[in-house]
Amino acid sequence: MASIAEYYAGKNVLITGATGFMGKVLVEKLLRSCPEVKALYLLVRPKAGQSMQQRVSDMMTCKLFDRVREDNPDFHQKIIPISSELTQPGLAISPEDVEKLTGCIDIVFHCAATIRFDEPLKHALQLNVIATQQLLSLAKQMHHLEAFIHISTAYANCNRKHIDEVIYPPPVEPKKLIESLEWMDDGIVRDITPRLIGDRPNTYTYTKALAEFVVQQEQDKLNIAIIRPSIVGASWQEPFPGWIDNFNGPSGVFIAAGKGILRTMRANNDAVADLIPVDVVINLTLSAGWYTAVHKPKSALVYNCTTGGINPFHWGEIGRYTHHVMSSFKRNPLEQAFRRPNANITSNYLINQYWILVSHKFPALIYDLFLRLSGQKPQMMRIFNRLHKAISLLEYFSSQDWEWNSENLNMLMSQLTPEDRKTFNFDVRQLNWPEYIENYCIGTKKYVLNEDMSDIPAARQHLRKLRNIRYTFNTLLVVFIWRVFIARSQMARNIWYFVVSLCFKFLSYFRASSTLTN
Ligand SMILES: CCCCCCCCCCCCCCCCCCCC(=O)SCCNC(=O)CCNC(=O)[C@H](O)C(C)(C)COP(=O)(O)OP(=O)(O)OC[C@H]1O[C@@H](n2cnc3c(N)ncnc32)[C@H](O)[C@@H]1OP(=O)(O)O
Ligand SMILES: NC(=O)C1=CN([C@@H]2O[C@H](COP(=O)(O)OP(=O)(O)OC[C@H]3O[C@@H](n4cnc5c(N)ncnc54)[C@H](OP(=O)(O)O)[C@@H]3O)[C@@H](O)[C@H]2O)C=CC1
Repeated sequence: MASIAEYYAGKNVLITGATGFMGKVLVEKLLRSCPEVKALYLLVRPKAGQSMQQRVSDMMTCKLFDRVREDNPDFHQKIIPISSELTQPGLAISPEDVEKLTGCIDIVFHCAATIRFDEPLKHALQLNVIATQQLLSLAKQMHHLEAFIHISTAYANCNRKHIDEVIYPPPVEPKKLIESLEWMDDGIVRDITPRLIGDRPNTYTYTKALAEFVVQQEQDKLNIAIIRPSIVGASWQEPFPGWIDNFNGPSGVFIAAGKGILRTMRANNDAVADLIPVDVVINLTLSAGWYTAVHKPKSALVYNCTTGGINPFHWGEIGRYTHHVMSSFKRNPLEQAFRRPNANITSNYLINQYWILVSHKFPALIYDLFLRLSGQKPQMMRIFNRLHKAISLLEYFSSQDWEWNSENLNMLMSQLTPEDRKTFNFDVRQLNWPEYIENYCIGTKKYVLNEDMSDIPAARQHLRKLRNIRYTFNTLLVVFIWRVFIARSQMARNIWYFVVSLCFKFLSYFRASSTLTN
């Protein structure tokens, strides 16, 4: 049987979401580990004043592609951007491009989605469900299609505690929902959204569940696999450790903590923190593509791509690793930190609220006062309000526990040759969490914030300055409180005079004894 790289040799691959975090890693890995792949067709939209060609060219100059560039400087010739806006009818693909794609595509990877937790339902439905339906229609017209791989999320069914590798009945028939929302204005949809999403926390997980159902509907006509990653983090090994390019999920939390802004967060100590490195997800995705095309399973196979059941890491353990995160950021500080990094995780709501007041809101007020007095615009309170909004959306996932079955993932691993198991490694048993978290922190500094490692001495100097400011501030605070206190209480004054006179006595005693010995 063909190895994975042999299977992809000569194949035309269609990818949506290629400009996104996971899409980029998928493109890179395909080019690097399957060098004989014929062409990658990327559905891309113009954005922020940049044409789709410009966006794809920029993407290929990114550091992520360094290894591919070394192996094959002409790799860009294999990349064919296709203009597409997924929220438009027919995905806004020109008739010529439709003809080209239906004639040549062998395998589709559907990564595009809105992953925002606060996305209005109509837009989330449009992109995550309707666009998926339209892509499936296009896929059905493809003459040589061998596999359709859909990227979902392990949290699509987060209203359940135990999640098997099956597609659960959808919360509502997608067709009915689409028809009903069509005539409603945005205000009505906003009002009924909480009722519709029910026991799911946001429109993202809700629409991803609907999308799975929509994909399953086509399982008789297409060879389908669904990949369900949990919380996707920086790369573990490939193309180099710690690669990450966004603020989503843990990355934003690490950065906010490293900048000394985030000092407290709520998480359930006993719950699994189900992070999964992006390279693991992509290796599994490519392997599933190969398996689906070669073995053509009778129905859509779901692969839960998680770490909790295999190599668990708990939020409670983060106490240890928080030190790890913090010590990593003390060794390799982020530039222009607001305060020295020092963050705590607690499962207690009231304790968390207390620290929010003392460690977030109070320093923000003082800093904004300082900005106002020095004629600048206050900004810290605004930053904290946004941080609190983001954290409150994440806390649903850090405060609960889920259990995912991974039988299909294990079956797939057993189907791989020893060589493929190394090249497309998705075995997380070897993942060393402290080392991974350390590389993750460094990755956020280097690749998300684009900070230069050579500026670390200046960043350390800045942290020392912050420490001195803190010591001075604390000393002044103690003196101030004490002064207020002794001004009001006779007993405090008596204690104060007693302590001061004791100090003087000791001082004169030591002075006298040192004069005698001389
Ligand atoms: C205290 C202890 C420290 C120890 C570490 C402990 C780690 C705990 C980690 C806990 C994490 C739990 C994570 C659970 C995640 C569950 C994942 C479910 C899995 C999935 O299937 S999907 C993928 C996950 N999706 C997301 O993560 C998206 C979530 N984000 C959003 O929905 C929105 O971004 C959000 C939070 C609503 C905020 O929206 P908004 O205020 O409108 O801001 P923008 O996103 O538009 O960003 C504007 C602008 O700011 C930049 N940005 C964002 N975050 C930060 C940041 N932290 N610091 C600096 N800058 C930030 C962002 O890039 C934008 O910049 P532009 O230039 O692009 O405008
Ligand atoms: N990141 C995570 O933690 C997890 C992600 N997933 C799933 O993985 C997949 C990829 O996620 P990730 O890479 O993190 O997400 P990103 O937000 O980084 O990427 C989303 C991609 O979708 C594209 N896209 C969005 N809207 C449109 C549109 N209207 N037309 C064309 N393209 C569009 C984006 O293109 P553009 O650059 O033009 O905006 C981008 O390429 C998603 O399906 C997500 O649900 C699952 C579990 C966890």
